[in-house]
Amino acid sequence: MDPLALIRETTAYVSSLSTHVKINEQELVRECEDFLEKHKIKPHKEIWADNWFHYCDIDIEHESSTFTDLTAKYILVLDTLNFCFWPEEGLEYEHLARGLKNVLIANPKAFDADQLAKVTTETLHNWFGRELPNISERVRLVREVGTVLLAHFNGSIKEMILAAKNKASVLVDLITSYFWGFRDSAVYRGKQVFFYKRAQIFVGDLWGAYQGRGLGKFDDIKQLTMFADYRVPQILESLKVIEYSPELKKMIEQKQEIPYGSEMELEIRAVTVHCVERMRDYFNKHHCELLALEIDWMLWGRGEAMLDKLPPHHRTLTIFY
Ligand SMILES: Nc1nc2c(c(CN[C@H]3C=C[C@H](O)[C@@H]3O)cn2[C@@H]2O[C@H](COP(=O)(O)O)[C@@H](O)[C@H]2O)c(=O)[nH]1
Repeated sequence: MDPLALIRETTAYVSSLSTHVKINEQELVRECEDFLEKHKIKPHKEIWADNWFHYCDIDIEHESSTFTDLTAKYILVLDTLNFCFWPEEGLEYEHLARGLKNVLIANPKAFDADQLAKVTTETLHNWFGRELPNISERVRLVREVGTVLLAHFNGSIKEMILAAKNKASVLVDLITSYFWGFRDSAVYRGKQVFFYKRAQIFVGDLWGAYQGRGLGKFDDIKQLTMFADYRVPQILESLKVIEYSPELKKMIEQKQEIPYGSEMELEIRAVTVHCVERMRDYFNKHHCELLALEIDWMLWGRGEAMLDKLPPHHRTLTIFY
């Protein structure tokens, strides 16, 4: 089974039936044309390691360095915890990324599988020096990763990555097969819909940190979709590329929680995935080769840069994004 094909197909299906969230075709074209204009003048390419808050010890000029696994260990812990910061006022992804970077610099063995298998609430508090929402789940998810790596991959994330044989679809399948906390799918009107956001962002971060080489080499990276979180729909809705029903818009503006697995939540996520697929197709048709993950990073970065100007994002209590 190809999980990436399932994500594209099932989110397109939800998008075709969606009532609370719609793509505005004219605004999508406007936004794409606007980007193409800017991209012609100044091509946009993000280098993952250029984000100061990321740990990355890859020397891209030396092939042996692209097979070292310390950065891969960092990314695995990062994307095991990369979800649902909004309940803690002021907590951002940057705090997570930077906190883990400092931990690894202080102790390169901190993210070894045997260490992950025995983290406690205290460990995580020491890692970040602050409260994390849903801390008990975060501890459980990190322990799960350490325990499973020890049980099935000799404690080595590098072994799991190499087992995927440079296929993103296979690595997403391995991650979601072995780490149950990454099984980000739901049921929409009786049909299973797949997002696999943290499994996909794990692959995307590997590809970014290793610049498509060594442990970050994936022959099918084009098949990765955007990462269905709460930031990208927020920026797309503010750009009018996607539109919310008046009922949904009111709930979000009032910061009412949108229940996990509700039609509203699934339509926000699925239409966002499908919308970025449509944007990617538009760019490629106009000779602008961009991956869905690169469009995702751009939109996410734009959202981060406008945080104080944007209307609220949707609030769903989850472990998946
Ligand atoms: N779709 C998408 N969602 C992303 C990211 C990232 C990290 N991006 C860095 C990695 C590579 C690039 O270089 C980026 O710099 C975090 N998130 C999600 O956002 C939410 C946190 O938001 P806030 O509360 O504002 O910190 C939370 O759900 C988190 O999982 C992304 O790239 N795409």
